[in-house]
Amino acid sequence: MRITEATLVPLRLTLARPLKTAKGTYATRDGFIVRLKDEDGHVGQGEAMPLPEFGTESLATTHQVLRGWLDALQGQSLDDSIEGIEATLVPSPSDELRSLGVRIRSGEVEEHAPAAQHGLELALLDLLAQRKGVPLCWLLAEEARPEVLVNALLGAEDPKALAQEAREAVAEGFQTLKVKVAGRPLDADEARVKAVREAVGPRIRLRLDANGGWNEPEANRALDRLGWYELELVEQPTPPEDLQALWRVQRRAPCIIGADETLATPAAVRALLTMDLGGGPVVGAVVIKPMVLGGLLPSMVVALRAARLGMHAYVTSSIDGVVARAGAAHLASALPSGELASGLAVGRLFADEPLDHPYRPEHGLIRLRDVPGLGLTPELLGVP
Ligand SMILES: O=C(O)CCC(=O)c1ccccc1C(=O)O
Ligand SMILES: [Mg+2]
Repeated sequence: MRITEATLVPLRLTLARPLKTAKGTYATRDGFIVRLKDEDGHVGQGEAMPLPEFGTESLATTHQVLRGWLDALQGQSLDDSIEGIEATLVPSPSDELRSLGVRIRSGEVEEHAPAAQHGLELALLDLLAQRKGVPLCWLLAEEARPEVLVNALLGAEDPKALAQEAREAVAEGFQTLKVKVAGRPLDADEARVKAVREAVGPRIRLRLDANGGWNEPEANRALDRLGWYELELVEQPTPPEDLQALWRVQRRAPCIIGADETLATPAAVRALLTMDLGGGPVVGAVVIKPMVLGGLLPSMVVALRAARLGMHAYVTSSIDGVVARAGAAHLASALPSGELASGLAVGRLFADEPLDHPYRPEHGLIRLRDVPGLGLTPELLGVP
């Protein structure tokens, strides 16, 4: 494929109401749409929506890095294959790969820029899938599933309001609910979790996310108390850096522990996937955030290694836009197991989400259509 036009369009997302996590509160999100045109007139789209608190580069770095890469790509040709995309994106490709890609790095010190990498990779994958006339997920796995289960993310603070939100989500068809915990007294969190469980009954899956907000004794106390309410899993109960604490918490926890913020750096991902503390993997699940891991292809590698070690893997967005969530949905459909719901139902948190787009969850799942690439047009997204 020859890239005849490579453009960067700023994208600002506004949350309908600020989203509170133990890490901080988000009111807006800023990033870019990467748009690549090929010689046949196909347009591939990607999204770079950095979240520095989770290990990505800053917005300024995303901009600077992508600007350089897109300038280098303009007018160049790469092989019509996953290898061509890898050869272009990987910092130092092997000799046999190198000839398939385009050199986009100037050779000076390489920035860690996973959001920029995600944006360019997704645009290239979208373009490649369109050229081959297949849905993007087909590039990732032959056995991709057409449907992706998703969880509702509940946002209310007050137990009564939270219970009402839970009932509404279940009425819409969600079978998995996620509640943010920590950063408040355990009594308050227990009242919230209890209210949700009582509102939806025993069969709905309930997952919690502490965003690293408890220390180890607090996490153990919290799991002792909250485990009573039949939890599917708890994301990142303890601070991200301490793998041994996560391992210990998992050993006595009444449910799966998911490592999320722990995957913020390549070194930590390696440690998580190689460390042998005895008695199986460090934790029961890894949370795959493509924006943090630098794209769908690196995400696939992490998920497959995790699966080989006996860990679950599920995909979540980083509160990003439709294009990134579309890519994440294709990734989720290509993972070895689709049992655990993906965190991709965040569109309703935004004030400016396009009203009708093909990645809106219905009845608790996203259905992937049999159309080439991501199947998203710029018009549909309302970007110039
Ligand atoms: O999982 C979901 O439903 C949404 C994703 C989510 O909660 C999230 C969004 C932005 C930053 C961090 C997280 C997180 O899972 O910790
Ligand atoms: Mg999380």
